[in-house]
Amino acid sequence: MAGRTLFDKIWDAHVVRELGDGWALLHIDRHLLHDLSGSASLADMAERGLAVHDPDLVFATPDHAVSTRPGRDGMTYVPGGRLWSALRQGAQRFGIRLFDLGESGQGIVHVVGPEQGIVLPGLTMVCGDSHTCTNGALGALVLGVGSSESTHALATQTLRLQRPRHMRIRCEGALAPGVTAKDLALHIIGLLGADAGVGHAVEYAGSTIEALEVEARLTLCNLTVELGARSGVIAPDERTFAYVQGRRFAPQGADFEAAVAAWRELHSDPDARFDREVQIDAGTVAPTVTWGTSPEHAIAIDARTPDPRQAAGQGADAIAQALDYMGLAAGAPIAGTPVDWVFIGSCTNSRLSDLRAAADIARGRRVAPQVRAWVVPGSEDVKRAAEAEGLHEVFAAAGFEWREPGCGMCVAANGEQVPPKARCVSTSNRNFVGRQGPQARTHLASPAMAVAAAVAGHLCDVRTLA
Ligand SMILES: CC(C)[C@H](C(=O)O)[C@@H](O)C(=O)O
Ligand code: SF4
Repeated sequence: MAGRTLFDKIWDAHVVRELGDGWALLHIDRHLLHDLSGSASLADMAERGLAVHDPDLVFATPDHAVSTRPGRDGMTYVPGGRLWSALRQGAQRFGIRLFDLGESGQGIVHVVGPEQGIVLPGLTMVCGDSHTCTNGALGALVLGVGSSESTHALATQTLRLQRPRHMRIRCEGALAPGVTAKDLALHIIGLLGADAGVGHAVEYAGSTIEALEVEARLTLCNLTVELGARSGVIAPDERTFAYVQGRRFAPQGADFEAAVAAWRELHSDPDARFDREVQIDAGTVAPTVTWGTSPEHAIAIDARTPDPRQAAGQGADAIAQALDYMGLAAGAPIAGTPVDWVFIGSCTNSRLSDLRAAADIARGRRVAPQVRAWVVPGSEDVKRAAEAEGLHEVFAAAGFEWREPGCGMCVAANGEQVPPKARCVSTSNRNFVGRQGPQARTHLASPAMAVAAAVAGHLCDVRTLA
C-alpha cells in the first residue's frame, strides 16, 4: 500500500461507509456551536423535530454577537441578545454543554476548542464557521461546515464528505526575531494567492513548523481558509502532547498515555503523495502587513504598495480599486501610513502568548493620542490568565482598553465597528471590504506589529520601534 498522508490516516479511521467517487460517510467526533450559526442549527433541529444524536460531543459558546464592553452581559448589544438567548435555549433543550458569559470555557469558539481539550489529535471536528481550520494545528481533521451539514452532523454525528486533494506547505529555516506565525501566514498567502488551496487539505510541515509553539501553530492554521482551503493540519508532536495534557476535556492519566501512543502514528508517511508541494524559505520572511482588501494583499513592512500601472489587465483594476478603498497611494511605502484604530484580538491572535507578545511591546510605552486601541482576549480563561500575570495593567497603563472575551471588532457582528474611512491595524484574519464596518479600512498584522502601530501612530516595523 502506498504511503498515506496524515489527513488520510485520520479520514480512514473515521469512515463509516464508503460512498464511491471519493465520497464517504465519516464519523464526527466533536461539534462546536457559536451564537450565529450554532443557534440557527439548533433552531433548525427543533423546527424539524430532530434529536441531537450525541449531545456529549457537542459544545456551545456565544462569541460573535455579544458585546465585549467591560461589564457586559448577553443583552448589552441588544440585537445580539436574541442570538445569545437562542443559543442558551437550544443548548438546554438538546442537553448540550454551554459555556456561557463569565464562565470558564466561554470565548471565541476556535480559541475554546483547543484550550479546553475538546479538540484532540486524530479527531474529526466540525463547526459552522470557516475558521474551524484553526484546530488542525493539533493534528485533527477539522472542517468549517454550512448550515445543512451542521444539522446533518447534529442529527447523525456523521457527515458525507468528498476526500480533498492534498497540498503540503513545507517551511524551512528559523523565523527572524520579531517575525511570528502571523507574518509567516500572511507571507504564504501573499506568495501563493487567496485561492491556492481551493479543493485541497493543507499540511504544514518542515523545521519552521516544528519549532513553533502550539499557539503559534493555531495562528498559522487559522489563516488556511484565507488560502482557499477548508482545513489545514500539522502533525502532532511532543509540543502538542504537552499542550493537551491536563486540559479539562482531554484524556487523563493512563488514558492520556494510551492516547499519546496512538497519536505518535499521526504523521504523513515518508512516501505519502501530495497533489501539490510548496517550499517556503521562512528565514527570509519580514514582519508582514496587508495593504489592500484581501489577505493575499500582503507585503513586507519595508515594501511599497503595488502600482496598477505596472500590472496587466484585470489585475490592474483590482489593485486600483483596493488602493482606492484603502485610501492609499500607488507605489508608496506602507510604513508611515497613519492609523486611527488598533484591534488586538480574534481567533487568529487572542491567546495568552499573543497577549504576552503585545504586552512586551506595550510595556513602558503609550498609545499615540489620536489612536484608539483595544485588547480583546480570546476566551474567559485567556482573560483570567492574562490578568493573573498583570497584562491588563500593562495595557491599561499604555492606554489600551481591556475588554471581555469574544470576536469583538473582527467581523463587527456585535455592533463594534471601525468608523467609515478610519484605518485599523487588526490582528484578525480578514481585511475584506466592509469587514470591520462600512468603509472601514483594515490592515492585518501580528500582535507586536499592531502594538507598534498603536504606539507610533502609523504602520511601522516593530524591530525599529523607538
Ligand atoms: C459568522 C461566521 C459564520 C463567519 C465564518 O464562517 O467565518 C465568521 O466567523 C467570519 O470570520 O467571517
Ligand atoms: S474572531 Fe473573527 S474570524 Fe474568528 S470566528 Fe470570530 S468573527 Fe470569525
